[in-house]
Amino acid sequence: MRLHRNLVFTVIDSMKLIFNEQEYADKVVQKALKKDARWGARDRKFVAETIYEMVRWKRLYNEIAGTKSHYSTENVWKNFSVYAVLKGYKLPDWPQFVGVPERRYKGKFDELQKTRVFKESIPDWMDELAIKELGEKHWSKEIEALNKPAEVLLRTNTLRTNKAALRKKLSDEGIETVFIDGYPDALKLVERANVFKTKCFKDGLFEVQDASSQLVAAFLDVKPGMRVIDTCAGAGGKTLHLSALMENKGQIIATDIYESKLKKLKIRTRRAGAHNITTKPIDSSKVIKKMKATADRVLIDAPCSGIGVLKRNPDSKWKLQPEFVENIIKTQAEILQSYSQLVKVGGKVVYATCSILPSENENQVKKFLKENPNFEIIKDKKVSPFKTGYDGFYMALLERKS
Ligand SMILES: C[S@@+](CC[C@H](N)C(=O)[O-])C[C@H]1O[C@@H](n2cnc3c(N)ncnc32)[C@H](O)[C@@H]1O
Repeated sequence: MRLHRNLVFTVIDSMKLIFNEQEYADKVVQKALKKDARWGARDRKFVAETIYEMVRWKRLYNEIAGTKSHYSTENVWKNFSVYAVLKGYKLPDWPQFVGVPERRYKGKFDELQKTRVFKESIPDWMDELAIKELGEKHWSKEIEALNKPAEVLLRTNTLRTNKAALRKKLSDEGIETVFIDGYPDALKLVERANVFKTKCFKDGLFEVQDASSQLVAAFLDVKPGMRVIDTCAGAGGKTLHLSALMENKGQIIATDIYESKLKKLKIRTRRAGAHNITTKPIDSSKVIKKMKATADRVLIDAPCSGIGVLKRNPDSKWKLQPEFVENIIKTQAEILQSYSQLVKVGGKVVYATCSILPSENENQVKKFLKENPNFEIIKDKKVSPFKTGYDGFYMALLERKS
């Protein structure tokens, strides 16, 4: 395997943006892929995968290369040389690779496999917290799965097409997909491709959405004609799914504290042909008060640590802080308490997170049920990255009895 100069330089520049300028890895990858229109599928694959791999394995590579951070260009090149050696690339005779100790890197890699924080490339605090919450055996399996690159999953927009027809149309555009058992609207890409460029995307025939995330809206047991409030709608991944499950009938009110996210949701709504969604920014406590006991169904897709989606966002390993997790647990409890009051008696609420930590999930629900005896739990589901190969999620379906 050969290394190509302009692709490698793009990776090096991208690493500096992620670690020096604190830009999000997914945004940096998108930007990097736009750099040269002549790049083919293999070039694009190399750029995207290498950036994600270097972010994912930062701590391991730092330890092998003896770099403490990515901040200097020299250190980024050292970490890249570790990546290239471990991946089996033949190092070209560029000045940046002079004196790379290939055998020492490989020896150090083997030695570090004995220590989980290096082997799995995670911060100490995250390892300690997850062991306390899940136990060492369970966490070891989950973090191993979370370090595998995410596959690209699509959700068929059943307002516009069906899964088989979409698969055929994508194939006509050169994109091969497969169905996956247990996920009624999902298509999995056989090979990574830029699906946003396709006519199918522009025509609103699908959304990119992980398989686990596709389980959440379905968990809420919505029916056409209902009044549904999606309280933490963000840019609307699950709102759009709710709209499709409701066959465009009834009413969905999508709220969030960030209006900018709801604006993105509006654009997606138009593309998807979803006509039953209205957006409402939460800019004062009145917004919530006014909607008390008015909904048949309420979705609380709560803000969370995102530890279940490290596959997709490996930079979270380095950006997330323990204080953030502590605070978000408090916010989740407040949100669950306040937004659950929007449901009518006899109505249902889903509380969901993309975390695998019990303190953000079942423990929140237990505490809520203790303090709110007028709610009962119908069912809950823990989606394990290790067992499914997809993102980690939690969802609980609650019913208001009185
Ligand atoms: C997990 S994300 C939602 C993802 C979204 N439902 C989707 O499927 O694409 C959580 C959302 O909660 C929003 N949020 C945070 N605090 C909130 C609050 N107090 N009330 C409502 N939304 C909040 C965040 O802005 C973020 O968009």
